Amino acid sequence: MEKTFNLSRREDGIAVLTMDVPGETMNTLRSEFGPEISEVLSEIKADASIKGLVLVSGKKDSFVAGADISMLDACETAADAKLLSQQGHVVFNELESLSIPVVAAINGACLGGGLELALACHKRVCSLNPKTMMGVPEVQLGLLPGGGGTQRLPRLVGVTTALDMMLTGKQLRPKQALRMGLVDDAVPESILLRTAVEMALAGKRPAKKKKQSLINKLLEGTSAGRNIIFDQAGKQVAKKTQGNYPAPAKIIDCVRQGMTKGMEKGLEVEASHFADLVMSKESESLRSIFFATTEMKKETGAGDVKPRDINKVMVLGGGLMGGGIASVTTTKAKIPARVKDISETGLSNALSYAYKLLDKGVKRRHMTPAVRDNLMALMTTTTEYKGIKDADIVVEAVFEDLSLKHQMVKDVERECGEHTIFASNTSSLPIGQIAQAASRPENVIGLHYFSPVEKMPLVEVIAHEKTSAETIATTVAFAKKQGKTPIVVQDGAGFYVNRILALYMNEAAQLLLEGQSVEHLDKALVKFGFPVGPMTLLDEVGIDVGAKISPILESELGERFKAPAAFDKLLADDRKGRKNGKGFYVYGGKKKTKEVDQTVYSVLGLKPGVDTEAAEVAQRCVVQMLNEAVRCLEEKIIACPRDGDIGAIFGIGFPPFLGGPFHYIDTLGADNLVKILESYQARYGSRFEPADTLKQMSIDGTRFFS
Ligand SMILES: C[C@@H](O)CC(=O)SCCNC(=O)CCNC(=O)[C@H](O)C(C)(C)COP(=O)(O)OP(=O)(O)OC[C@H]1O[C@@H](n2cnc3c(N)ncnc32)[C@H](O)[C@@H]1OP(=O)(O)O
Repeated sequence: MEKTFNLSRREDGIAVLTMDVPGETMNTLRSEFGPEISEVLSEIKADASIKGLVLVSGKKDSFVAGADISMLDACETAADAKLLSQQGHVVFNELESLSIPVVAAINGACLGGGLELALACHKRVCSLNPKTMMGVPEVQLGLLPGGGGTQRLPRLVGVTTALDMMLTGKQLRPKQALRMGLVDDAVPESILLRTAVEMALAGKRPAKKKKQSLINKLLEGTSAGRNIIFDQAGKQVAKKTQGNYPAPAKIIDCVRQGMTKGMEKGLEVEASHFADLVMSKESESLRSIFFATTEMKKETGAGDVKPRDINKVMVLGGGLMGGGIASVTTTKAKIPARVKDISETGLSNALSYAYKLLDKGVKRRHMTPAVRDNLMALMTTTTEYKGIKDADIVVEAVFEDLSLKHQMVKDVERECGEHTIFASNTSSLPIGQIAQAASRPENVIGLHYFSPVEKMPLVEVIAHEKTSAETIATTVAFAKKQGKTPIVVQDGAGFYVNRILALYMNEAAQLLLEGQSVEHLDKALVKFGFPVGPMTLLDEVGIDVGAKISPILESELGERFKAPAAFDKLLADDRKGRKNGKGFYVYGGKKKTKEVDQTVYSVLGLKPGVDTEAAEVAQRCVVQMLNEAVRCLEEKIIACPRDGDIGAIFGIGFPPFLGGPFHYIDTLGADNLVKILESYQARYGSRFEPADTLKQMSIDGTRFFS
């Protein structure tokens, strides 16, 4: 069998151990490597000519991407998972105990178990390659660093920094890693190996201690101080996770126990907590998201049809969405974008949108001012159709007005090339209706972004019946270059995400009209696992936007989408939400915490205070979303449950620890969900009528995923 580890000896006495998992694009750690690694370490220990060891990756732009997540998926019991962690401890402890200096030369992704491997080396040097990132993202998989990271990291960079890394899963750039002492040097890739060898030849000198402030010395250097850190971290984690994610608290416990009872105890606790987490439902759901998104990275959205190159983009509309779209085009895809708006104000908005984001990067030392300015130069503006003849795609982000969009289709066909794609960012208008104005309908497609564009990872790519496969493939490729996760959905009012969101929001509105308070509603759904509650979301999206979409959905999809008429009173009272400082909450107030605008109740003629059980409130809203998601699958709006899960999680923050609507339905059981829906149907009416597929699944006892 081809080896993963290859040991080569240099004349200067330094041995180079290259890790290169055969047939894989990334190095990942697997238990099957254990015997091979032990054999290599024994060979090194037995060879007195070896004065030092440098560990490198044989992969281009990638060091080690962590433990093989599919290996974790294969664990059938907690004992299986605990053994994996313990095996890692044995190997890493043996590496760390070598009498010769061991230096990790890191180039590319060094994540999870990969960083834990590097931490077991005596020194670390990384390249300045933009692809070099270091971190322990296990928490994003519902796990914790199970290869000794909860013990070595705090001892290297300090408890506070280590907890921040482990609880957020953040990935550090080379200079960030150097500043915090995670690596001993960061050098150009061309001299990475040479620097590592020199480091090894210099011997096992202790790392330079980072300078610490007095307060930090007291906090980190005393058990009382560390307990303050742990207690604070515990409170922050409890608030952030609402108790829905077990991993963060276990991470804190591993560090606390290790720092108070010693590394051996810490490793023992780490292996035990790691095992529990691998077997947890939450981690299983989060790992399924990783596998789904990794699989989606390879999909073109149109089979084996090749996408056309996108070398120039035009964005119509310099507002909030247009500015965001132009910004991710230039800063992420690094493709020139020309923004057209009817007013200079719109154009300056687009430019300042991009500049603010880039300047934040400069302030955080992620980029230099020169890089910022070069990226800004990719964005140009115009109030006329000039300089766009060679645009490969035009993204329209103007008002939800069909006649206006028809005019733009005609303008683009007149002013641009025959191959130019017209992509509409419409959030509700059927693409087929927009394409009616086109003489080349095969070039018309929907490309629906979510706000804020630079943060929300999802885009919906909406093909109408005449959209060509090449247009789909090109648009999907373009979205991926912008750093987006695209799902291809079929044409229909509200497409997928806004359609399932609409019924969820309508149910929240019904609950409000029944006397639930705004804050109770929001707290209930945040407790369930959403990032924000429905009333906060309505304020953020815009009450007026919701009011505009609802009638379109009702006319196209039926009565169940009818929004409560009482909400018209909000618009009559000029309540649009955050955008005009008047909504369900008070804006611009002096208080730091958000306050409900109590006058909203009088506008709606309500007396709040019913505030029933939060779980019941959340369930009524969530089952509406689940039921409509199933209908979207039935109608082939979404191609598969996987896309439905990713769309809901990445588009509206459906709780990731539940895996998405379809994974959650499997967890609940279709029969149980049908019973809940039917009980609500009896109490609140036909809008809770279970989807046919659900009824059938409850009879057949089937699931969406095996
Ligand atoms: C011991 C404990 O501490 C437990 C752990 O270490 S848990 C694992 C922690 N590591 C991670 O969470 C990193 C997961 N990987 C990524 O984030 C990304 O893959 C990347 C940033 C490393 C690279 O991204 P990108 O350049 O976009 O490449 P792909 O995501 O497409 O990945 C390329 C192929 O590598 C496979 N892969 C990557 N990481 C892992 C992993 N940890 N386990 C298993 N497989 C992994 C990925 O599936 C792709 O495989 P394919 O055959 O090309 O489909």
